[in-house]
Amino acid sequence: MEKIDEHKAFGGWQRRYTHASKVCNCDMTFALYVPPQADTQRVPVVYWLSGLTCTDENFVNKAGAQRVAAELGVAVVAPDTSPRGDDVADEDVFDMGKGAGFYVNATQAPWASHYQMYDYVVSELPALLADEFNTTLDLSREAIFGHSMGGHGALVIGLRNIDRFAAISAFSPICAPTEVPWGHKAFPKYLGDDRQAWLAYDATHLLSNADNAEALPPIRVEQGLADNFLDEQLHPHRLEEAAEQVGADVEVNRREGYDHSYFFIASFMEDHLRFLGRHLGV
Ligand SMILES: N[C@@H](CCC(=O)N[C@@H](CSC=O)C(=O)NCC(=O)O)C(=O)O
Repeated sequence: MEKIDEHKAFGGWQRRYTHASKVCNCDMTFALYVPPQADTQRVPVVYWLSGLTCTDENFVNKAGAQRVAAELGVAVVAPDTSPRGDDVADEDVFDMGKGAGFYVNATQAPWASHYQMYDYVVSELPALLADEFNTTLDLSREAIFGHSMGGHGALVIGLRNIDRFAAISAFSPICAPTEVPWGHKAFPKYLGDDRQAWLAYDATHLLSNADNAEALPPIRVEQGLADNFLDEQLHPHRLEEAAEQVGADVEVNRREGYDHSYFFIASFMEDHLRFLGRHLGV
């Protein structure tokens, strides 16, 4: 692993690393904010999953998370949104291929050889963090959040690993990808035509099939009402319906006038970090 950038921020450090990923079969880059508390104690870890077209850098530069992360004493890890490199399959569109990994393990050619983002986020990256930052990060205390495609990723990963994540939150998530155009475009290509395979990556389906709602992590969703993707792609009402069906703790906050951008994310970043932090015990 190689450190490729660092900046002191709010008493901690915003850093960027690259490493060889076995599961994605390419070099991967991630960002890590380490709060000042990590000088003297191990701190909990929050994962941020970004949306379509993003790298690890959008969140770091636009979300304004560092001040509150420093105050609370949580580390924030922001991975890239897809495998990268000249031999990685791609399409000349913003919602498929590089920058659009959808946090799935692809099973179909030509995608499967690199697009293993679910395993990368759930297993390989945390294991690397545990190895490399054993004295600063406490990987027994984790939470996850994200935006849009990354909100979908956070919900799916959190709901499939309920013993791992203390809480889940999402900005403008794709709540039911098997029912909307972004999922209908990406899932057949990554996962094939069998819709059963898609359901493992659909937060609404996972939630509505949860057998013990009390064991689920609490979920908070923020949704702007001036978001141009809301009606066609995001469908927060489907997540609410599933939550009601099983009695899960899901709060959806609809915000008048806010759009899909990082201006919206930055406006509610503090609230989400405090929500996740509260469930992490900080
Ligand atoms: N270029 C696209 C829109 C791309 C876009 O809005 N990406 C969002 C995430 S959308 C869902 O995953 C984003 O976070 N962009 C990066 C940023 O820094 O704003 C189009 O033309 O529609």
